[in-house]
Amino acid sequence: MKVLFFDCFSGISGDMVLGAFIDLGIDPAYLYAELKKLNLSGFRIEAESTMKKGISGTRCHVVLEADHHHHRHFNDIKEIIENSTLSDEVKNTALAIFMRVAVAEGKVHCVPVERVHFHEVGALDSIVDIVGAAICYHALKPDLVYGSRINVGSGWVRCAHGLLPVPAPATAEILCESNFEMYSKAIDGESATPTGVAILAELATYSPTTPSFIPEKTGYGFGGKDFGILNALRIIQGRKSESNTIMVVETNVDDMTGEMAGYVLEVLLQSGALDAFYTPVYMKKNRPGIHLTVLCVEAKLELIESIVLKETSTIGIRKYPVERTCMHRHFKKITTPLGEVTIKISQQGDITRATPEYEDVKKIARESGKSLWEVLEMVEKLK
Ligand SMILES: O=C([S-])c1cc(C(=O)S)c[n+]([C@@H]2O[C@H](COP(=O)(O)O)[C@@H](O)[C@H]2O)c1
Ligand code: NI
Repeated sequence: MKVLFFDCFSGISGDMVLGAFIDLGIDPAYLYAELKKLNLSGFRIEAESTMKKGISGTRCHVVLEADHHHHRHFNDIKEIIENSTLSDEVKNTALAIFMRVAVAEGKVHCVPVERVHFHEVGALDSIVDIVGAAICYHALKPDLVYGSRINVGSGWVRCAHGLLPVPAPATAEILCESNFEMYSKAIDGESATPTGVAILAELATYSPTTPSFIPEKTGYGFGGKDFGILNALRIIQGRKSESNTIMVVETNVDDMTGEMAGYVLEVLLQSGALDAFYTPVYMKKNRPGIHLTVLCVEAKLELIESIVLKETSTIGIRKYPVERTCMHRHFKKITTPLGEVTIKISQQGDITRATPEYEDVKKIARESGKSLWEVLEMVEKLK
């Protein structure tokens, strides 16, 4: 499993996130090409490999080419993202990050979320940082993302509202809605910004201690300010073998429509549940109901629970860890006269099983007009 660990020893901001992802290997040209799908002009990305405090890393900034002091409202930003040609997963992640900032700003300034405006540096800067972070995250496709405690800095910061205490009110609100721990050490000034903290809270699970995984490479994204200590976000990428302990999340409901039930399973599976299924049950007062079971890795538990509470009619959840035994799996491709088929090979001790991937077989059956049986028989002879 691919793991990312956001190490926020000198805080986190939007440009530090982009710098760290680029330092980790994301091609800035790819990032820029993806950002162009927003159909916005007037910006470019400058990513420079450089040294700070004797450490090599990347300083990335979004350069606004014209005077872009737009006061865009949250709804305008939503429209820009929704109307773009970015993938749905990037759009959803970016919108979720923006929502965290908008909810916090709305709370601080006492305005409804849709009327929140992003006036600092113009909204373009925030759009590029947030959408850019979502693009990099989905390009790396991590299985697990952890974040450390956040060094937020201390003192005061000057922004459009005048002098604000550190952490800035919006940053503090975003932190209140997450379970990340903040602290302040060796920094006089603002080291964690609303954008940076919102990205972290959306992408990562808080890990109070350094998580256990095998590190493989590091990316340093430098901040623009000089605090006297290394001002960087470090992302450590590594791997972890799949845990044999997974979580089971369950609930019973008797007051959901069939349409809602179908939708919930879709959302759960798209959000990374290992499996999600229903069992018909009879509940109190002989009401026919459904027993929902979701299987997920522990790092996804918080997300899965929030989806079950948000999308079903339940008001409670049961959860427990279970041990599982998985056969070792690998894949090979075979070429048949009708097209390529992926074969999954599962092994455990002296047991070996080779099974063709259903989607490949289905595609060949659809395209050739043969029955699924005929295609399976053909693959069986070749695998
Ligand atoms: O733009 C607004 S409304 C704004 C609000 C706040 C509050 O805490 S309220 C703070 N700031 C400061 O703006 C800069 C830029 O932040 P980004 O997250 O956009 O990089 C930073 O100093 C914030 O604390 C702006
Ligand atoms: Ni504000």
